[in-house]
Amino acid sequence: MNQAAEAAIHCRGLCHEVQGRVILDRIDLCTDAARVGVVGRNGSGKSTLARILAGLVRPSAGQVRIHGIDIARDRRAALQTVGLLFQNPEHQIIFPRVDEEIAFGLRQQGLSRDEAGRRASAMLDWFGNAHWSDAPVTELSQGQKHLVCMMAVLAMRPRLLILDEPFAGLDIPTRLQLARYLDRASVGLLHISHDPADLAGCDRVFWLDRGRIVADGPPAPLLARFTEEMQRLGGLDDISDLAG
Ligand SMILES: Nc1ncnc2c1ncn2[C@@H]1O[C@H](COP(=O)(O)OP(=O)(O)OP(=O)(O)O)[C@@H](O)[C@H]1O
Repeated sequence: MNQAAEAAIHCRGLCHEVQGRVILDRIDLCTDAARVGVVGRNGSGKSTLARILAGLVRPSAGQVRIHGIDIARDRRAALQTVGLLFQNPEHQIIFPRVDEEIAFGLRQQGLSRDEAGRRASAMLDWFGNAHWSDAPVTELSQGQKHLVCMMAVLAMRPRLLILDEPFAGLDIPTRLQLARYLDRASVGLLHISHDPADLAGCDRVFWLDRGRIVADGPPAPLLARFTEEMQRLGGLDDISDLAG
């Protein structure tokens, strides 16, 4: 369905401040791996990084290139290149009907109404859900809403799909099914999560802590170190960092 599945992320010296507070601090994240993970605890800056990489937020400094596209500068090319799946489908879904929701991103990419409608139908067919076409989104379960978001993003044929903990709160079969759909789509993935279990299948994982990349490498040793550190922190009584 897609071109070669690689993430092709080249992010150098990325900094982000909000009202004088540093949220991301000199992030270097460069990789051509197909499946990239970013692990970090609550408040470490994961969602901010996801939004910057997807071009939704302009960083205070630094450069982000995805497949050679300068994401902050070239919005039109960014829309063709990067997709983002949010944790909460309610933050993504705008339209009352499934087919309208899927066609929306395609219209944003400049497709005619007819062509967007055709591509939306093809995407529903590909997922075996043609019968959802005129279904009201409000009547879908949370897992089904996640699937609508996934279809809407994949219909845009991004080369990199950023997953900002989209499977949190879903039951195990639903998570496995959605993960299998992503495998079939053969798109480069950047999976962001606080849960090491989500990232075990990645080719390379970056550890984000208080806005900085503190380690990166193959998933098994890195996630083991992360888990050990999270358990150590969990054993402490200090929760002051949650007051952030
Ligand atoms: N628009 C904003 N204005 C002010 N502070 C912000 C803004 N966005 C994020 N932050 C702060 O930046 C820090 C990182 O937030 P972010 O949502 O990126 O972290 P996260 O790792 O995704 O957290 P979680 O796992 O809890 O969702 C937090 O302390 C948050 O309060």
